[in-house]
Amino acid sequence: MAPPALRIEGLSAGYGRRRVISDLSLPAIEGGGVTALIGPNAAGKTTLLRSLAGLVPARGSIRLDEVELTRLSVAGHSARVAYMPQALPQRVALTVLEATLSALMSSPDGASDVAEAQSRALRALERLGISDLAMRGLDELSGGQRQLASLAQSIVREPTVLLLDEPTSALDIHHQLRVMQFVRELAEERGIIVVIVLHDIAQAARYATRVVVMKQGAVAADGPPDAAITPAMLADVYKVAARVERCSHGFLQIMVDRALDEAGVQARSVAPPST
Ligand SMILES: Nc1ncnc2c1ncn2[C@@H]1O[C@H](COP(=O)(O)OP(=O)(O)OP(=O)(O)O)[C@@H](O)[C@H]1O
Repeated sequence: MAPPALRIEGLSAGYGRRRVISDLSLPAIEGGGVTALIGPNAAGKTTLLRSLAGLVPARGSIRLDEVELTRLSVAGHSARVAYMPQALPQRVALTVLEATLSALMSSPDGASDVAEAQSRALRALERLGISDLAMRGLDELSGGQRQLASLAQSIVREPTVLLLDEPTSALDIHHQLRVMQFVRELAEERGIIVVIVLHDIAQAARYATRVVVMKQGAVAADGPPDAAITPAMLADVYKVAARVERCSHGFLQIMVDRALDEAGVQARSVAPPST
């Protein structure tokens, strides 16, 4: 069976009269890979992700195979799309297992019986390496633990489209790598579409199959990591002078030398220590 495909055409979205994204189109995002959405602050990454999740009013077309998502109800959306917001889950008096179960049971295609739901929820926690947190209250967890619990709530529903907004922002380096590796495996195993907002460009380079770079509500670059992440893009979009090189393990490394001012001229920077 062909993998699912998400097609975005002529998409405009914003808040009230404030238009953040104007007439944005992308070549199809196909299942089985991880698409990283990167770009500077306020570029519109979260707004794009939230429009794909049906949480921001949008004009234009977002099609998942033959289904036009902009015409679906909230329930229709949530049967197909899971969205993990940037904000950590509230410190509510639910255990991690209860919160994961409630995410599953509240989705229209949730498990048909309680035993199945419980085993799916436990499996999600296990895959994220947080089985030991199952009976702990969300109100007694650290920030990183709550972020992992939030990720469990999105993956437990086994959606066709998984949208993750900075899912590693509260995690230590070990858990960042584990989560990114897990997300990549999940996309490949289930053939689902994963779109993930990241600030860490090196993580995008290492784990994404495709990188979409946003600048001021538009697409500034789109392609495999080594085509999208270039010194010219980093200077233009992020206003930094940087080098992009492959390390001995074959991963792209981004070495940022200095910030540039708006005109692209070197801004003052700290000199490296003399040797
Ligand atoms: N609820 C809102 N109401 C009005 N304007 C908003 C709202 N949310 C975001 N914006 C504006 O939309 C623009 C894009 O914001 P968005 O959160 O999509 O950017 P982002 O690329 O995700 O940024 P960051 O990397 O800082 O999280 C910003 O100018 C922001 O001020």
